[in-house]
Amino acid sequence: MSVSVIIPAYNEERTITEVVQVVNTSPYNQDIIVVSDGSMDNTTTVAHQAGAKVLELPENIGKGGAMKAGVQEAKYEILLFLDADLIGLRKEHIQSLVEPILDGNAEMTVGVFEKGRLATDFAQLITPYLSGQRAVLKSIFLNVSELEASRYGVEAALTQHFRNSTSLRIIEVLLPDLTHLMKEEKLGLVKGFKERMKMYWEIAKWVK
Ligand SMILES: O=c1ccn([C@@H]2O[C@H](COP(=O)(O)OP(=O)(O)O)[C@@H](O)[C@H]2O)c(=O)[nH]1
Ligand SMILES: O=C(O)[C@@H](COP(=O)(O)O)O[C@H]1O[C@H](CO)[C@@H](O)[C@H](O)[C@H]1O
Repeated sequence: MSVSVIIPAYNEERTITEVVQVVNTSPYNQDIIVVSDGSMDNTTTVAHQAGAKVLELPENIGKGGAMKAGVQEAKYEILLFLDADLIGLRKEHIQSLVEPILDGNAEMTVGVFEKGRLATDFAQLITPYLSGQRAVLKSIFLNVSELEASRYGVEAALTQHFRNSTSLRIIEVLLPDLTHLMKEEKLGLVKGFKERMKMYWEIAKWVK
């Protein structure tokens, strides 16, 4: 039962330690790879101190490219992607995401926040296919075209890849009491909102 955990992180020094520490408590044989996507803060140092292997990209290439770079270092066939800004992660969340893949019941799981915070629950209720929490088989992930170009469109591109195939199965799993920091909380209202609009634009290009 081996899992490669990939955590793309762009300036996430506030939250990355807790995420890595919780992943460390999960029952799998795992390699934990934090991909610091051109971070300008101490993400690399704190992730390393928390016990992750850190891949430090010299400049920011966007989430899709960061995930692919992490996958290229991954040892195992089952991949678990987690965002670096999660608040309230527990090992049970990790198990809920990984078990359906281990049991052969799906080729990808998508985690949906529940009872975390109203705003983040609501976002995932209406667009569960955007969630950054997911487990997937490496061979399938690497078949998705234009991962590098996708940036925040990566989850939409992945989901689309599954929808285009009759043989690939997705299972949605609920992740109780989990939330994440919203862009406005990380960057302030104005910059956060601008980044949100940019993200929606990047996603829109991959929703077909
Ligand atoms: O250029 C980027 C933008 C984001 N991220 C990471 O991707 C995850 C999801 O991004 P973000 O938190 O901005 O998305 P939100 O949850 O606000 O939609 C986080 O771990 C980010 O640090 C990244 O690696 N590169
Ligand atoms: O759920 C959403 O609408 C967005 C934005 O979340 P917030 O409004 O910042 O809580 O969050 C996700 O979307 C991105 C694109 O798919 C993912 O990369 C993030 O991991 C995910 O949190």
